[in-house]
Amino acid sequence: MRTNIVAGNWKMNCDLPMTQDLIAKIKKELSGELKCELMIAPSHPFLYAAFNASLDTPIEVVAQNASAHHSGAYTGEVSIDMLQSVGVQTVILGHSERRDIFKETDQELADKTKTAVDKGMKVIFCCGEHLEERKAGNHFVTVTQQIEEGLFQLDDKEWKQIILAYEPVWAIGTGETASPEQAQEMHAHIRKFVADKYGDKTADKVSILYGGSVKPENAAEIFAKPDVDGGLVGGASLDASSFIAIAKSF
Ligand SMILES: O=C(CO)COP(=O)(O)O
Repeated sequence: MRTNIVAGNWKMNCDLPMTQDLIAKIKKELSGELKCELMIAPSHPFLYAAFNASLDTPIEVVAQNASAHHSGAYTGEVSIDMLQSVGVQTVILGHSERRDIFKETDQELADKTKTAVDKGMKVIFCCGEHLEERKAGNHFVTVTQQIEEGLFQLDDKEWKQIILAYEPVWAIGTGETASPEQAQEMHAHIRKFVADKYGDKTADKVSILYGGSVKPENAAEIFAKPDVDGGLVGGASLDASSFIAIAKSF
C-alpha cells in the first residue's frame, strides 16, 4: 500500500510568532486518527522551532528547498546537512515557483535531488505544466520530461525516498483546481512512466500528491482517485482548521 500524505507548503509566509501560533492551532485541531501522514513546510529560519513544537505529534516538519552543495562559499544557501541538524528529513524540490521565479533548471534539480537522496533525505519532487502547455496538448510531455531529467538518474532503491507532487501551474493560487479526472489522468500517466523505467513495484509504491487550490471542499473528491495519494497544499494550509479538514478527507 502507498502512503497517503497531506503536506502544507507555507511558502514565504509566517514569521516566528505566526509559525508557533499556526502549529499550536494545528495541534489543537488534531483529534482522532489521521489516515495520512501530515507534513508542514515553514520557512528555513523557523524549522528548528517548528520541529521542537511538533515533537510528540504526527506532524513532520519539512523544508521548502535546499542546496545541491554540501558546504562552502554559497552565500544564502542552506545545505541538506544543516536541515538534518535541525531535525528535517524531507525537502520539497522543484516547486514551480523555484523553477519559474528562481530559474532552477532540470539539471540543478537533478543535482539537488541526488545530494538530498545521498544524504538519506526524502524528496517531494514537484512537476507540472503551464496553462499554455496544457492548451497545446503538451502537458504529458512537459511533466514526463521534468521527471525524467530530475529523477531518472536515481536507481530504484533511491526511489524509495521520492514522493512526487503534480502541481499544474495554472491551478496554483488561482482558485482553479484541476478536476479530479484531470488529476487522475496525469497521476496515472506519471505512474506508468515510472513503471516503464523502474517496473511496477517501484511505481506502485511511489506516493503522488496533487497540488493546486486544494481546499476542504474539493479534497475528498480528488483524494478518492486511485492514483492520487494526497495533496501538497498552499493557501489552505495556512489555516489550521482547513488544513486538518483536508487531511481528514481520506
Ligand atoms: O503551490 C502549491 C503547493 O505547493 C499550491 O498552492 P495553492 O494550494 O495555494 O494553490
